[in-house]
Amino acid sequence: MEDQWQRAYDFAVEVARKAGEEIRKAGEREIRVMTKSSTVDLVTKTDERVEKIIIGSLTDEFGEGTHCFIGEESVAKGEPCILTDKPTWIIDPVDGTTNFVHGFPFVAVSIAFAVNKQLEFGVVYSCLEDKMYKARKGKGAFCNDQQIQVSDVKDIHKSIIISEHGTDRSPEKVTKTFSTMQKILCIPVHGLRGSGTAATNMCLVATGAVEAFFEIGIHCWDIAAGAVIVQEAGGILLDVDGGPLDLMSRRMVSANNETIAKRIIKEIEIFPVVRDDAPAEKQ
Ligand SMILES: O=P(O)(O)O[C@H]1[C@H](O)[C@@H](O)[C@H](O)[C@H](O)[C@@H]1O
Ligand SMILES: [Mg+2]
Repeated sequence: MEDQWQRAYDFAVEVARKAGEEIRKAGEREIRVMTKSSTVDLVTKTDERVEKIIIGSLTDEFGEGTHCFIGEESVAKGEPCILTDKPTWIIDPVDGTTNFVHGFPFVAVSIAFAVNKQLEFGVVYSCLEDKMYKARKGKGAFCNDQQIQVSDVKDIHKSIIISEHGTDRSPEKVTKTFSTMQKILCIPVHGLRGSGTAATNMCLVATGAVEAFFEIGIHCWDIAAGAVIVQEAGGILLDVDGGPLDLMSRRMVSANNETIAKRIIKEIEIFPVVRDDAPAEKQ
């Protein structure tokens, strides 16, 4: 029983690499852009194709009906986004679709695996940088097979913090997001950054390049794999109100330690978002 999910973990790394190769090749061709929830929520045929490749490969390997899937593009097409106790893959085929469309060089494949609603492992392949991040519960976090560790900075004044603007441009949300960023910048911190992909941002926390990444409006597929990687690199995950992280709540703070996380949380102006697992009529 001990290493029950090792084969799945190893296979997830293989699949993420294959998906990343597809994304790299697709980036060399003309990209046809479509939109989803808003005119700035972009999607491409590559997002859809790569998700099919990932789910197809996992189904071929583990058998039809044995595992469940929550994939960004399947959910966009009406599949449920409910985490049950069954073995479940949580997939973002192209995290950083806007970056992909514009040739901004941070695009990641994010694959996580949960059993009994607990994350067992996560794989994030930052495919344009060729960096394979992975972590399995209790076994440490790695980037290209080198173990990684969060930064030991406790003084917020010596930190770099990441946040993103997301794809919801409603005035309340934009005002609160910018107000939060202004307050954090003026603490002051060393800098504010953003790579355009939540999965990569979390890996930057895990490697110690930044102290924290927070966002309201992300989805479970953006953060599930990164959550294992941050935790296994010695970091911490919280809700933006300081409570425990709820994968479906669309709110998250990931940080190198509790001191930094709590200091950031003091400044976050929370705005409402619809949960990932809310019934369809509320979406
Ligand atoms: O939609 P994709 O998968 O590209 O991912 C999202 C990013 O991960 C967010 O951090 C970011 O803020 C955006 O919401 C972006 O859409
Ligand atoms: Mg994403």
